[in-house]
Amino acid sequence: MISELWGGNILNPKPFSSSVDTKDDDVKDSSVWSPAEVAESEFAYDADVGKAVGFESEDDGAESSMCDSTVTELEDNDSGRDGVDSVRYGQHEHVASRDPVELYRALCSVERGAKLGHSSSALMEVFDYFAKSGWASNQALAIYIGLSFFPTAVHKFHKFFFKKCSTDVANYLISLGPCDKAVKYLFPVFIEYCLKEFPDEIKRFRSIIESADLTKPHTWFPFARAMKRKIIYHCGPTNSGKTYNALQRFMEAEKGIYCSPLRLLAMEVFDKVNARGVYCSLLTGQEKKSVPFSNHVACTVEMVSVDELYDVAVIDEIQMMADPTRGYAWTRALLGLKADEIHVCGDPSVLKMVRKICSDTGDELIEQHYERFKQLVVEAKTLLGDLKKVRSGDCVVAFSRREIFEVKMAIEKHTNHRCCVIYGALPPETRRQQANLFNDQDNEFDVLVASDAVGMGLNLNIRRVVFNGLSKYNGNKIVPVPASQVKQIAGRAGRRGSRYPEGLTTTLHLDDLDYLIECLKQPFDEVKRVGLFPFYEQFELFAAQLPNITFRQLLENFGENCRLDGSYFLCQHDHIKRVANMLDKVQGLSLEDRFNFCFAPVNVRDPKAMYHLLRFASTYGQNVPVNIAMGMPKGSARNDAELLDLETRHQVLSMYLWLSNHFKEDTFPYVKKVEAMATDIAHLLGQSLTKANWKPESRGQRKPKSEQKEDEQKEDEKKKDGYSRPHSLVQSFEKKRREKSLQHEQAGKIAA
Ligand SMILES: Nc1ncnc2c1ncn2[C@@H]1O[C@H](COP(=O)(O)OP(=O)(O)OP(=O)(O)O)[C@@H](O)[C@H]1O
Ligand SMILES: [Mg+2]
Repeated sequence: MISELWGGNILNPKPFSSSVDTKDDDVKDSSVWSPAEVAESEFAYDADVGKAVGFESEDDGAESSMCDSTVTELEDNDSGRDGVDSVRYGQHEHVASRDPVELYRALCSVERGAKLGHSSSALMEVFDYFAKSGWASNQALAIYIGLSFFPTAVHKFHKFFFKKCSTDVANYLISLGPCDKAVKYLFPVFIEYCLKEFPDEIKRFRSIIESADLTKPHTWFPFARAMKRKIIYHCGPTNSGKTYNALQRFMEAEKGIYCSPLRLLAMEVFDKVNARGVYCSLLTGQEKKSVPFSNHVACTVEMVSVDELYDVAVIDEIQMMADPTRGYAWTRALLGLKADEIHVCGDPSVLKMVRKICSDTGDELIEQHYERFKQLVVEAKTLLGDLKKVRSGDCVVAFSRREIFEVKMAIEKHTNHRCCVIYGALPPETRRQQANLFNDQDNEFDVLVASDAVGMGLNLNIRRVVFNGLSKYNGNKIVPVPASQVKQIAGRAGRRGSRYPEGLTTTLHLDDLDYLIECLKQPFDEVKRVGLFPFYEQFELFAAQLPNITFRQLLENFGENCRLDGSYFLCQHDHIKRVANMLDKVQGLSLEDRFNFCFAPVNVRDPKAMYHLLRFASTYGQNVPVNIAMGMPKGSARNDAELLDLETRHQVLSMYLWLSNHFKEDTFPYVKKVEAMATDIAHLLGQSLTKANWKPESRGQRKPKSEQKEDEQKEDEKKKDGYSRPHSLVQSFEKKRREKSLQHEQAGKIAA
């Protein structure tokens, strides 16, 4: 990232102009040639062929230069090759030690430099190397030569240099060849050249940079800075009472706000707090439930107001500050909340960062450390690959929708257990319905199959967490699940106050057990940087510097040019760029409209959802009330395609509700209707899941019916012998096992 490379240099570009450390005395030294002398010299030392070669001089060598005479003198002394070498050495030493400012001035004052003849190609290589130098392009940022302008600047510098350069300087560079030393020699001269030749470009780029300045984020919230805030860090592992204790203070306060990482958790707190008689409203991107007379609000962290004053604020799962995509929302809440007392709850990974932020903001920090109520116990025997060993109260964790359904099907087919499911694409209402179904003892649904969506803060009646696997697709490739996440998920087992206060965890397969134990033993990684993203106002300022480019290009430019302190990173925004790209051609949207549309919750990999977002934006752009234009399905899903369809429909409705909360009310007027549809679909999804016993499909990758049939036949063949492992895992585990047995075989052979 640019910020890292820049360090503090941008504020102090001076070192570059003096990077060749030359004393004043040296400049006055008579052995250093004057610009005129440099210009007039005709001889060069060809490093490649090891002899002095003559450059073609315009003046035909009529005026003897100091260089000439030096060479002549040495040659006259009959010093032979040694003499030539020492001349070269002497010349190079002089050239190498020249002050770059003085050298630049010398180049400028020359009418016409030496003709380079065939040496120009060697010099050209040096300049090519310079143009490609990442070091040079990054250091040039310090004087506001942007990365995109750098090649042009080098090209012009190269032309200037070739026109003006003297033989000795050319020789010196050629003797160095295309290398870092040559780059470092040229760089300060290049800087002098840029400062003189490109003042407008530098000014322009400087304005861009300054408007993309995300350094010192603690200064962005002057009101919060004017307050004497007390930050209480509830620091500890899962199930240690962090949120519970923070919520006690929240409920006691006159006015309080609870910031949740998930809609579902915000709803849980909303319910809990109201049930205790403390009036509390709910605010998420999609829903606003205003409870009359309430002074408390449970919200999702993205929705937190940094304008309102509160007595007590709670920021739950504070370690999410380091989340690559959403981290900025936690950082903003911590820096900007106007609350006398802020309770942050989380694991110890961001403790040092919070300490640093508090020292920057001047807030008082109180640390409260917690231990887990009951230690989590690892069951070493595992399920030995057999899902028939699943027991009541188990939560089997799988990391893809496909695996979740495969596991559910396998359990329901081979045991008497019934499974509830929780995964990210389900609406919070459905997740809650499934969680309640699982928590409730008076039904047959006693096993939960869930994705990592179950991992944060939720209180479920889980006896044992069984990891179906410990690797997942990260959007690019299959990677091991990070230890911190494994801990979070395993920590769902055995919650205080639940039916199973003593938690167990294990893996489906023996091969995964070591990794599980390793993850649980590992101390929390210390986070070095937390996320930031510009507010609309910051982005608007930046956009004003680049008036003629599209919104997506603006986002890209911002990413390239923004400056950050070493403790922060710019949150990933590829999904925002995808939406921006799609909306580029939509007419009638202001910059702010585009900014808001790009933050709408949409699965960018779902073409149907993207289509609806495009339609919403186009209608909005025409200044026409946006309708939902979507029918309701007749009943619950009968197969996975219908289930996927229900999921997408709910996401579209949810997106509409989100937009209605982020744009003027009259532009999205069908909120009531959409809310009712969303409730119905969440209900249908719940119904569908309880009876789901079909094979899962990938979104948008439905195979033709003939292929599906073939696959089904193959599966049936495999299953004739009884239980078969979930399809998506078979290959990887079989491969691992084969490798292991091969190793054993080889070891056996060697021993024999
Ligand atoms: N002092 C207490 N008295 C009664 N119940 C408590 C107490 N402290 C915590 N609990 C209960 O223990 C369970 C776990 O507590 P809590 O949710 O605060 O844990 P946590 O440390 O925030 O865990 P996580 O990191 O998973 O969010 C909750 O059901 C909570 O209500
Ligand atoms: Mg908690």
